[in-house]
Amino acid sequence: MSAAAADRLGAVTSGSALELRGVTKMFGALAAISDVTMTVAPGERRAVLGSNGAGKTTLFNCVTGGFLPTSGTIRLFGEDVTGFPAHERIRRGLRRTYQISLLFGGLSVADNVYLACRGVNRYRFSLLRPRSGDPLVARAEELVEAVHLTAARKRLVSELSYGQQRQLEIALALAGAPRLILLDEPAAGLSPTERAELIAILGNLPAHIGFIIIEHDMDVALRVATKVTMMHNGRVFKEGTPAEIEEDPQVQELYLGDGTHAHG
Ligand SMILES: Nc1ncnc2c1ncn2[C@@H]1O[C@H](COP(=O)(O)OP(=O)(O)OP(=O)(O)O)[C@@H](O)[C@H]1O
Repeated sequence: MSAAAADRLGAVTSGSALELRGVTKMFGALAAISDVTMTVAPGERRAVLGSNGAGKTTLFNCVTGGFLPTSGTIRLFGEDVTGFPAHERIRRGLRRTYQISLLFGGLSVADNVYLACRGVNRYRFSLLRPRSGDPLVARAEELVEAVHLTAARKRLVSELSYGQQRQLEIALALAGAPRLILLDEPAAGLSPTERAELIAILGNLPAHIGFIIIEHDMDVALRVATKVTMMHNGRVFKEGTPAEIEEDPQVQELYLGDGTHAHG
């Protein structure tokens, strides 16, 4: 490729929030993900689906900096971050939620969110009380509202329902100035009512904040995503709109047709 062509390509791709090119991660002889290429636009809502062991979590870990890929490149908002540690990616607006809760059980909802706001504003998890007029208090209130927890704002995390705790985790991921959030199975273990709440919360996130959601619950994934990446055996198997993925005969055969594949 000529330098001019490479420049043009760079100009096109630098508009993406996330770009993976040929990303492979080996564990010994096992390729957990293999030659994964995908591009996520700013503000896009992408679902990554696939049966157990398809490579979804490994993909997340490569994007967040938990794992260094064996080969391939990862660009975040146009910048090559392949070798960057996790905190450098967080500085660039990347966040993630985990399947395991990282909340402070002995603190209130409001305090958890306030500390997350403080944490990304230099005082990492400082336990100082908020001062009056602190703008982060107002910001924390907004985030509590965005995840539908205003009525529970004074309650201790340990007193919240499981679904409320998951909602709070989304508020923590929204602290600071996120531009892309990786959501690791946020609907796992939720009741139907809590799932509906989650769908509403994700649907109402500010348009400039994109997310990638790993989800075993197809209903949630296909309702919140505008585009779907289907993985199989560590590779990208299919990409399309939720409707295209749902109607694809190969996807149906591989994944949707067999309910046992849809639950991890
Ligand atoms: N740290 C590791 N060491 C060795 N093998 C691993 C490691 N992490 C993942 N694997 C393997 O890589 C493959 C992909 O795993 P991964 O957890 O990424 O899949 P997944 O799609 O997230 O699955 P699930 O839906 O069950 O969470 C699996 O075969 C898994 O056993």
